[in-house]
Amino acid sequence: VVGGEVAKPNSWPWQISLQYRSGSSYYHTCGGTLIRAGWVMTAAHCVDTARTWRVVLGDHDIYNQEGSEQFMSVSNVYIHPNWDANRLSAGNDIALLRLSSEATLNNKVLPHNNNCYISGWGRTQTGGQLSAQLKQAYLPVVDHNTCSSSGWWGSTVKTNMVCAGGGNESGCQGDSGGPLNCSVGGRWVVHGVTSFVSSSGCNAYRRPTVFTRASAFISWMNSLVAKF
Ligand SMILES: C[C@H](NC(=O)[C@H](CCCC[NH3+])NC(=O)C(F)(F)F)C(=O)Nc1ccc(C(F)(F)F)cc1
Repeated sequence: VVGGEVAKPNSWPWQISLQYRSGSSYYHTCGGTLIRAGWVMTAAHCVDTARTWRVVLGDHDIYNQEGSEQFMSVSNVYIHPNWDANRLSAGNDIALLRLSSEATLNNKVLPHNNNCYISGWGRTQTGGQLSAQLKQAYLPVVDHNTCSSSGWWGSTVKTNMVCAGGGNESGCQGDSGGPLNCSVGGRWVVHGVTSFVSSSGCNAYRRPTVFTRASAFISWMNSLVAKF
């Protein structure tokens, strides 16, 4: 996350760290959202390579054990059937991970809203390092008409995406897959899955952070979650 501040520990309890194994260690690569006891929602581009994954719940500092962490292994990866790694702008950048055992949490995904925060351990500036501690930044939603206009993202942004930010604050590499947390009627809902930023810089002018619009994929997610 570029800008914003370090989050209060565990204030985004559905935020997970998706980590891959290399040798005898695990490394943070993406965020995600715990949407059911045994299911995590993340970005397809995070998991379209064959790796050994683990999901860390209740984390704050990804480099230190604070006692609140739960380390879960992943039994299945379900990438959206229309995801194409060579066509990021086509969208469908969403995947579900089935955990090998169940955790406990609840949260919801709902329609459009404005008062949103991105959370994640991603780079704290373009080309910078991951954040050790979970960060958050206020990213107001940019309506589709503005976000898809010339001078902004143009036709790269589709209606099954959500734009948020566009100022000095943004997501950045390592925030992928994590949630766009929006306050609706006094409750937090996960409105988006962090998908992409401009290749010319994370907080580029008039290139808001782009999220997969979770509400556009509810039926696909329900069809999977209900089946297993
Ligand atoms: C460096 C920048 N990285 C990103 O945006 C990566 C996703 C990369 C997926 C492909 N490996 N996502 C992030 O950094 C995220 F944390 F913000 F989500 C990028 O590639 N941006 C980008 C590339 C292509 C397009 C476009 F669709 F227009 F072709 C738009 C943005």
